[in-house]
Amino acid sequence: MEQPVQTEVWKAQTLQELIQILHHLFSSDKVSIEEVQALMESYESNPVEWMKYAQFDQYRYTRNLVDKGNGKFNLMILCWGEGHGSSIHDHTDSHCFMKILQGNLKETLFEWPGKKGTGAMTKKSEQVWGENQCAYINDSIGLHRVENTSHTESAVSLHLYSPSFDSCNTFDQRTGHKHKVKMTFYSQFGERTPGATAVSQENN
Ligand SMILES: N[C@@H](CS(=O)O)C(=O)O
Ligand SMILES: [Fe+2]
Repeated sequence: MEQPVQTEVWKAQTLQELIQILHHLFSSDKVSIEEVQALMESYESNPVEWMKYAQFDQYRYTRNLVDKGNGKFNLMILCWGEGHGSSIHDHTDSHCFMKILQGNLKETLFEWPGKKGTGAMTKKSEQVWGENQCAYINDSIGLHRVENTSHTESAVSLHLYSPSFDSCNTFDQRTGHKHKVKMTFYSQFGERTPGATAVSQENN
């Protein structure tokens, strides 16, 4: 018989503490998805702690690097202005956790298109995630698009990717055709990335 995996119940009091515990969990060779998700949910968003990473752009959502996870993961804060959203995309065979720090984000799941990639893509489900909730996706679950549908409120989310990656595929909803895009950071550790303006290949 298989032994149930023992996981600890963590409560991260601050963003710093969350990062510390993440380092601890990812230093092991067996990482539990449920444990990481529960830990990320346990952190009660405090804007004072993440403000310096929350750098918005007028036209598109931004990706702001917070921590490189000792080479095991990337932790970043994404800032979504009113109406901003991502293209339908995959996650390059990584685990993806998305915790809401402020506002609401709508996540729409899609099935992978067939090999030929012809025809409209099939929508599987949609869900609105609210403050402090943590969603999880990987390529075997499917593809997704994330949107801040509000016309009055911005949104901020904390994403953990393991292993880290710097390109993904985006998909055309009508044709299913895919397109590889490079992903960049608008800021790193609170400082604007030099020369990272007006990147044409963005996931939005
Ligand atoms: N995976 C996307 C954000 S989201 O739409 O899940 C990114 O890293 O830019
Ligand atoms: Fe995503």
